[in-house]
Amino acid sequence: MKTAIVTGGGTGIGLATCRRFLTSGYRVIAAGLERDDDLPAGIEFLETNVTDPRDIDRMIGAADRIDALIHCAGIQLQEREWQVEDFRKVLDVNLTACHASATAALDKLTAARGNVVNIASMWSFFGSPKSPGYAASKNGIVALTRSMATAWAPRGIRANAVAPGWVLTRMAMAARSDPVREPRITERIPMARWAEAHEVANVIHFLASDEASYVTGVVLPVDGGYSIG
Ligand SMILES: NC(=O)c1ccc[n+]([C@@H]2O[C@H](COP(=O)([O-])OP(=O)(O)OC[C@H]3O[C@@H](n4cnc5c(N)ncnc54)[C@H](O)[C@@H]3O)[C@@H](O)[C@H]2O)c1
Ligand SMILES: O=C(O)C(=O)C[C@H](O)[C@H](O)CO
Repeated sequence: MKTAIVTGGGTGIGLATCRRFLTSGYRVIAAGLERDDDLPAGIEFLETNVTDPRDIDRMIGAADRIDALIHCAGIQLQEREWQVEDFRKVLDVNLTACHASATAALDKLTAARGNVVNIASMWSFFGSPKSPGYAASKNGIVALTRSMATAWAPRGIRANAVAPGWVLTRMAMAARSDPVREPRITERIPMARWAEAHEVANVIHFLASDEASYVTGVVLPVDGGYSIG
């Protein structure tokens, strides 16, 4: 049975991604720190800290085969990221853990001719005065995804990323519920609305599917035009 592992799969975009792969008949492993109460029964939740190498080994060991590995785990600590310890924490979860889980999965990905989808961001293209670690990690995801794509193409592995804009999950809730920021943000989005998590999940699923069999190394914005508006 085709298998997808989704880090950060218990909430938000990760959970929507798990639901999407479940619909396609995959075995789905959601590996993360937290899970929503309404996690569908078909999704296997594995408590996992992606910064802990033993947890990464356990996560990869839980799958007989890996057809899709999606790195959705992410944190943002805002201005605290100007402190080096918090900068490191953000890089560790958002970027280094992406490298760690994909390299640990390499043999299983190769055997299944599987693929990797990483989660970039609008902050992959912009700097962020308020969140320097987050922006650095998401800029880094672009380079890491392209490196994976070029290094692993001979193994039959594709590696791509999505770059979501403003998505209605708890990560963006502080901005969403700020009466000053929210209208300014929405006004800047050409499509004039925020994304639902499933709209990002659909694109992740597309990139991981055979429909995208000749696509590798791309960073696909899913942002209602925010990055080009
Ligand atoms: N919401 C947005 O507007 C938006 C926009 C662009 C990109 N993103 C990215 O999408 C991804 C998912 O975020 P979300 O919006 O669904 O928010 P979210 O907070 O619901 O999801 C983040 C997930 O990461 C998990 N996580 C955090 N630290 C972890 C660790 N050490 N080990 C394992 N899991 C860990 C959390 O438990 C949570 O399930 C993140 O990479 C985020 O940067 C979000
Ligand atoms: O990565 C993004 O594009 C985000 O929207 C993440 C956060 O929600 C945003 O930076 C909140 O300030």
